[in-house]
Amino acid sequence: MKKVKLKVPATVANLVCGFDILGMAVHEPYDEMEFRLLETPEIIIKHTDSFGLPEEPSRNVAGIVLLKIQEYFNLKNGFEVIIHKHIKPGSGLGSSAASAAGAALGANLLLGNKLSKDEMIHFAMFGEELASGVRHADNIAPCIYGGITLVKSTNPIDIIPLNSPDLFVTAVHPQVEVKTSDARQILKKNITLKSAVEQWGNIAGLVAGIQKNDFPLIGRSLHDVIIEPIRSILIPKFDEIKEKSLQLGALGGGISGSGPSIFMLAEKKETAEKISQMMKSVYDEIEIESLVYVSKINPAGIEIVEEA
Ligand SMILES: Nc1ncnc2c1ncn2[C@@H]1O[C@H](COP(=O)(O)OP(=O)(O)O)[C@@H](O)[C@H]1O
Ligand SMILES: N[C@@H](CCOP(=O)(O)O)C(=O)O
Repeated sequence: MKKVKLKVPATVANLVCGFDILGMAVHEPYDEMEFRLLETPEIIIKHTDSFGLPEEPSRNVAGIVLLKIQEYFNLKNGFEVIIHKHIKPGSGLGSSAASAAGAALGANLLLGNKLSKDEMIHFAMFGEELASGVRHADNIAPCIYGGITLVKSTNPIDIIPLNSPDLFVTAVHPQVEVKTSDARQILKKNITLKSAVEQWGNIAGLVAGIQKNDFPLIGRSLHDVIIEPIRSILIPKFDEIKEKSLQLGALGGGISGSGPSIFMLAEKKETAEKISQMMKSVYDEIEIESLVYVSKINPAGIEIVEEA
């Protein structure tokens, strides 16, 4: 194979209470990535979007992953990647993870499937390290595995793919940028035993709810007493959007990844659409532009669109 085109989905990391360990792939938005195996050892990154991301391989999330794979296999070949990015960087919708996971899968396909899923995650984490300073896998794992994943450990890599409940996901991205690296620096380094116990209960309840398709249990477990109280301060109208979404029938939700996007889960499309209208009008009222997505949990993760 010489060429491959991928559709790489956005991801919602943390799922409210599972900081750095839970994440899910959604259908919208997504990036497109086109890969070509080169006879020469260069890594060429081209962006067709207007986000102004660096194209120098060592400064681009996709580029660093390809450099690490090239080094590991001692390759004489290089790669050309054309990235059509639709997931805005700094959105909290896994923009950096999409490029990192897409690069790992694209290279693996061109090299004849030499890497396992967990090895791809290992390489993709170099991309997350470049973007946020930390090798977290909660966005990458659902891209590679699809659906909802639990990162039991990153060293050694131990990923547990979970069930994909048939739920709608509404996400709003207010146009204020929150870099993951900044949103991590404001977090407290220590937590009390009381809040840890509360959080463990929520995480365990959420995983049980996901596995049993128990939607009320999912709703009761979508609470975060550790991260949300700190990060939500950076997100305009966070409390209002959460409260109004619950009134409209959302099961629950919260900050998507490190923010500023907010996501909500709902059983019915009608509810998800009402929530999306409400989210848009809350931001219109305060003259903050916003992008709203009504989507579903994506059980497949990255999709191969074309191979040649
Ligand atoms: N291919 C890429 N895609 C997205 N972000 C990239 C890419 N290459 C480098 N970056 C950098 O990564 C950071 C965005 O990552 P992050 O803050 O984690 O956003 P998100 O929450 O959307 O993933 C920005 O500083 C951006 O310049
Ligand atoms: N667990 C990470 C997830 C970051 O997700 P992103 O979509 O904002 O990159 C964190 O919460 O910092």
